[in-house]
Amino acid sequence: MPAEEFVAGWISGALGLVLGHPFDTIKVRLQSHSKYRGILDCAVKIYRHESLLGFFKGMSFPVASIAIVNSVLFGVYSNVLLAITSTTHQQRRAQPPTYMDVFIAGCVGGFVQAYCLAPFDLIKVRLQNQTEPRAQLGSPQPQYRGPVHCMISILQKEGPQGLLRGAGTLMLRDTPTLGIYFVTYEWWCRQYTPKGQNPSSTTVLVAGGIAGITSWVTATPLDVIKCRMQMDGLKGQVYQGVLDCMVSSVRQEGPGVFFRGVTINSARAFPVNAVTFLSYEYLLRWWG
Ligand SMILES: C[N+](C)(C)CCCC[C@H](N)C(=O)O
Repeated sequence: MPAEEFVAGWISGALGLVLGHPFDTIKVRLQSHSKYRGILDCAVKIYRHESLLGFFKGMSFPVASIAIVNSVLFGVYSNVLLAITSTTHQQRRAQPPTYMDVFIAGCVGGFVQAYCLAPFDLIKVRLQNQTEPRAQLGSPQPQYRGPVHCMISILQKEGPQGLLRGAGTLMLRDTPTLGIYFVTYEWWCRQYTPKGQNPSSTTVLVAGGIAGITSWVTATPLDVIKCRMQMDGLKGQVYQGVLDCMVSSVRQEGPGVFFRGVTINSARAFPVNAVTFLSYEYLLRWWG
């Protein structure tokens, strides 16, 4: 099993992640509360209340962990393609796989990575939703002191299965949308690259950015639900399941709720995935 794809996925995931984290914090806040008027209002409030550090809450953990998750995604994707088309990454430019093969490999990658991502994503969302400013003498203590403390508290209060809260919704969100992600990337690259050649850096950047936006736009409805399922359980259980969460969210806030955070998701997705794909492609070319 070729391992370079895993390493390239790890490094490129980490680079993309740091760049996108401030966008991600705003998104999680917008999706979880109704008290903000929009992206700008949310950003200004975070800055005033919590300083620049507020945007980077909960980042250290994802940098280490989600980078691993990205490595699982790209590694599984590439190895599934190898299994079904018998071509390595290097051979695929000359013998491109069909879009169906790409879609299947993306879905399998998405399915596997969802379960690796679930506990890390849960901890990230819980930490990002703590609105207290950084601990100062005399100020109220936030519930979780950091990722490890958050993990231990979840284990104690919600049991081991608590760490997988939202995992099913995450899997539903990521399986099809990561299929879409890789198909969009491949499609864009092929449109702008002469047959048999490697795509240029600009093509890779734009293809990665567009793939990120397309997959995030399609993933946003279930992203909102996932976020709510993850916050559930903190103060007693509110939702009976995914469907119940969907129905009660729509009843209370209208169908627009499914697109809460879509603009910020897209704004974040472009740079993150442009950098992720560019570094991934270049690392593999460099090693190959
Ligand atoms: C499938 N879905 C759109 C949910 C995720 C796509 C993940 C791509 C990248 N790691 C990122 O964080 O943007």
